[in-house]
Amino acid sequence: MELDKMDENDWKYHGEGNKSLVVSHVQHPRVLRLLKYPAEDSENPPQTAEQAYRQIQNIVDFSSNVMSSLLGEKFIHSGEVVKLPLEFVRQLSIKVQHQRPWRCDKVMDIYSGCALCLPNLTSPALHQPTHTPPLCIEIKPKCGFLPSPKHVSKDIKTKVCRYCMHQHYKQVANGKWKRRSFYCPLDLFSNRQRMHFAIKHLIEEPQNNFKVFKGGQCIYSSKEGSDESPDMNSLLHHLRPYFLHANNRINSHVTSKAVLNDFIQVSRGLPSDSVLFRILQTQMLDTLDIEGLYPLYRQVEQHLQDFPKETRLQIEGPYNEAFLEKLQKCPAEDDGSVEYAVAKVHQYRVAMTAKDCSIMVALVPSSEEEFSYSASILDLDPKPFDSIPRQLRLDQKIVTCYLRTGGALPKGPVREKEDCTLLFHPM
Ligand SMILES: O=P(O)(O)O[C@@H]1[C@@H](OP(=O)(O)O)[C@H](OP(=O)(O)O)[C@H](O)[C@H](OP(=O)(O)O)[C@H]1OP(=O)(O)O
Ligand SMILES: Nc1ncnc2c1ncn2[C@@H]1O[C@H](COP(=O)(O)OP(=O)(O)OP(=O)(O)O)[C@@H](O)[C@H]1O
Repeated sequence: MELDKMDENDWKYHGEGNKSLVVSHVQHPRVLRLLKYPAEDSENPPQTAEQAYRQIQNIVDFSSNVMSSLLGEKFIHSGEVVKLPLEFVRQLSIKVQHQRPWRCDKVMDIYSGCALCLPNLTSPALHQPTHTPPLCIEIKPKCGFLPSPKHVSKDIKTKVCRYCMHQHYKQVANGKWKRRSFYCPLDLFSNRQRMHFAIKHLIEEPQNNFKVFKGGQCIYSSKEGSDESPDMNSLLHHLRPYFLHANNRINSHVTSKAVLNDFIQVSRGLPSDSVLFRILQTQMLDTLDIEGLYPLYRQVEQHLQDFPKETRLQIEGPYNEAFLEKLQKCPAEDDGSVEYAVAKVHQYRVAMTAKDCSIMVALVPSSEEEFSYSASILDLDPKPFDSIPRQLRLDQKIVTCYLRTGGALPKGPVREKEDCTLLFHPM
């Protein structure tokens, strides 16, 4: 990429989350991920260009030195920080502003000129110039295990997973999504039958957990706050050419049900013993639950107040091998030392990242009924140390809301048995 010849017309809006906006190159398989700030800070950026550069470099270091070692190098693309011409960034921001479908309460950072340059995972390199472009499925799986009863104050946390309880809170308390998702992460991280069940539910109500891209374009996703369901017919229309050989035909026509079924079954190729397994293992570094971790967070916080110049503990980085070693060599028992507390906090933060990352599975048609696969993991940013108190408050709100409503929502269907430990589901 020639940084002195950047032209906003070569880039288009690709997507965004809570803290970054992504644009893709119209010809080359790469994206730029730019920081976002609350709109009220747009005139007055909350950090300097040097701090923004450091923040993005921290993301690269955390991904390449810490997460990559825990999740497996082959799934990770950490990218590199780039310093872009400010005029290009300003023009780009104007260009993409009217293409942004949602989340406009935040604006793109136009002051630092810093961005993260990454391969475009929705236009995989293994794409052969065939007639059928690659399909990419993005899944944000969230937390796939239940906490141990030893550390939690409410028994319900050992039966209903955080995602399923959070669904109630999102609808009852903040109306973020209009319909309930019946997806359960414990299904996805389970046997094949439950995995298919999970994907079926993700298709029915994707929220921010499921997207489908075709040839680099997003063809299926939810829109936050919208009353409308995503267009399943349009998805089927896009998928049909990939599943012409589906089993269930009526007068040689492949039924919609068969297309959808084959699409769900494609998940047999999700390398559950590798990418999902590695994510789950990393999530499980949260051994104490937020309730058990919080006193250790307070211990570290107190230590930092007593020794404000202390950098040895690497609370906000640098995210290097020494950081990784600290969390991997955590003593088995709490010996009361600040080293133990810090190691548990580091483990918890790494687990938080693994609970919030996404998987991109690229499916490239290779022959009539076969696909070749590649899986990548994205959004591996470090979670700030001071987000831990917010985690505790959110956990309490979610559990209280769930217990208050008795697991039932004011409207809409109720799952027969609200227990995430249920092992088999009727398809
Ligand atoms: O706390 P959670 O589980 O709601 O996760 C947040 C996500 O919400 P959701 O997946 O919709 O429930 C949230 O996603 P959305 O903004 O809801 O799409 C973010 O990923 C947030 O991370 P960050 O603050 O941007 O680093 C996430 O916050 P962290 O908890 O990872 O800090
Ligand atoms: N390397 C990539 N290739 C293709 N698409 C990408 C890439 N990185 C991000 N995206 C797309 O952009 C979207 C937003 O990116 P990302 O999840 O990193 O944002 P975020 O603000 O960190 O999200 P969150 O809300 O989880 O904090 C992703 O959901 C994905 O669809």
